[in-house]
Amino acid sequence: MAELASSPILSPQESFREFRDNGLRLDGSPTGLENVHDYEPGGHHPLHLGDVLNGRYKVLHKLGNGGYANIWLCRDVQREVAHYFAVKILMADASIDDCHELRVYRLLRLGLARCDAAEHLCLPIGRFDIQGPNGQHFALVFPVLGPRVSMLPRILNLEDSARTLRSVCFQVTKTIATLHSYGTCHGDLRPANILVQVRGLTGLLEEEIERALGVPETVNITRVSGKGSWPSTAPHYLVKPIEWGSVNTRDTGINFLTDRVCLVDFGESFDVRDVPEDLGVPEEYRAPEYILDKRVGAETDIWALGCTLFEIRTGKRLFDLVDDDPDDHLERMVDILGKFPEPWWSKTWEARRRYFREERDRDRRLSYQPIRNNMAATAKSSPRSIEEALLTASGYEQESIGTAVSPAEARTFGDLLRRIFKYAPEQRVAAEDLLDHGWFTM
Ligand SMILES: Nc1ncnc2c1ncn2[C@@H]1O[C@H](COP(=O)(O)OP(=O)(O)OP(=O)(O)O)[C@@H](O)[C@H]1O
Repeated sequence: MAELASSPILSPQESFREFRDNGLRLDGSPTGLENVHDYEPGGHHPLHLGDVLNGRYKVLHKLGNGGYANIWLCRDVQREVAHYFAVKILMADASIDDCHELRVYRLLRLGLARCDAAEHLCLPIGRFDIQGPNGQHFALVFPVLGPRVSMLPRILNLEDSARTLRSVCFQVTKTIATLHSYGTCHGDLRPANILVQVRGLTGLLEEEIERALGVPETVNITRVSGKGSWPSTAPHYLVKPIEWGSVNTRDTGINFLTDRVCLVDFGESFDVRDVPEDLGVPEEYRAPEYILDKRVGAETDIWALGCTLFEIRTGKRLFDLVDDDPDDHLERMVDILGKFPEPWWSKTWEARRRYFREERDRDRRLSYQPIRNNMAATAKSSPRSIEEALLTASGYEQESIGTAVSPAEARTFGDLLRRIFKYAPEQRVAAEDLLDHGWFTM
């Protein structure tokens, strides 16, 4: 393993695996699947359903795949009563001692597994290594979780989804408050890193699991040339991840999905006393002081929390960018939250004059006007306040299931979000101080 640890792994947002043709292709749609070209030395560990990992974890289904790992649903065959786990297997190139994935162990060392919010933190239960044809892989064992939080209104089909979504927002805020109280920031907070908790799997037979979660759908891999022996570096098929929207609860009578959530992916987490230079969170969730001054801290987590709460509640991103252009992002911020303070407005944001022009009115007061050029169509519909953004956002497919934000709620939620979206990081509210806000209990 020592030879693998020569250069530090990039964060998921930075990482870019070069496309290398390994002579294999998929015999079907690649949607939702890992890249077949990543089955080569340094890449994914090839495995098939039914394989037993580390003499203990029998692979039953796929839970998901990320930029540099696959996550498998496994049964622990060493236990008499069936227990199920999520086993995350990193690509061999990513399995190095200072990789981001292992930062989660700092949370364990801090004692977060025993804190009040522990049920909302997806922490590893075990770890082992796999030596395979593509190299040595880290495998981390986690509790099994369900779909992303954005699917909640659809899968739970509740009459009052709004109340559930507010409760989920409280769980997330409380968890961030706890992390911060331990001097730790998540660093990549966003709805994609919040999964729904699952219950009722323990003790079920494999056949019951299959009936409930669906028979794994596979897509065969073939050789482009059609001849030669099968490479040991690749499996014979890829497995589509579980479709949580179609889970069958009839046979077992168990509603596997709950209205509780769990934060995952602590690969970008950091100590507030030792902040990183770069922030791992995608552009839409980045705070202005990071974009303009490269400042990182607990406050950048709070900004991301605000974006996350807005998105969980409405199903829509507050700053929905066409591409990841930081200038377009800053423009959206000004549209919704108003003019930046100095020196950001006149000096730091160099492209500002391309987006906003300053004018003096009859009383010689300075005001600013947006210059709409290439983005004219989108910009016209851009909301002018947090309340307007809340009232006009309708990201969930079925508004009929009670996700719309009423004017009264927009006022209360708007008050909470305004405390978060302060441009000056030192004026931004702490997560702890949000917990008794009336919006959570509306
Ligand atoms: N414990 C879990 N239980 C169930 N599903 C999970 C679990 N952890 C991850 N997943 C699923 O796998 C997907 C990818 O996981 P994850 O984001 O951890 O991988 P990654 O390689 O670190 O991805 P990224 O490139 O986004 O950082 C998640 O979006 C989720 O759908």
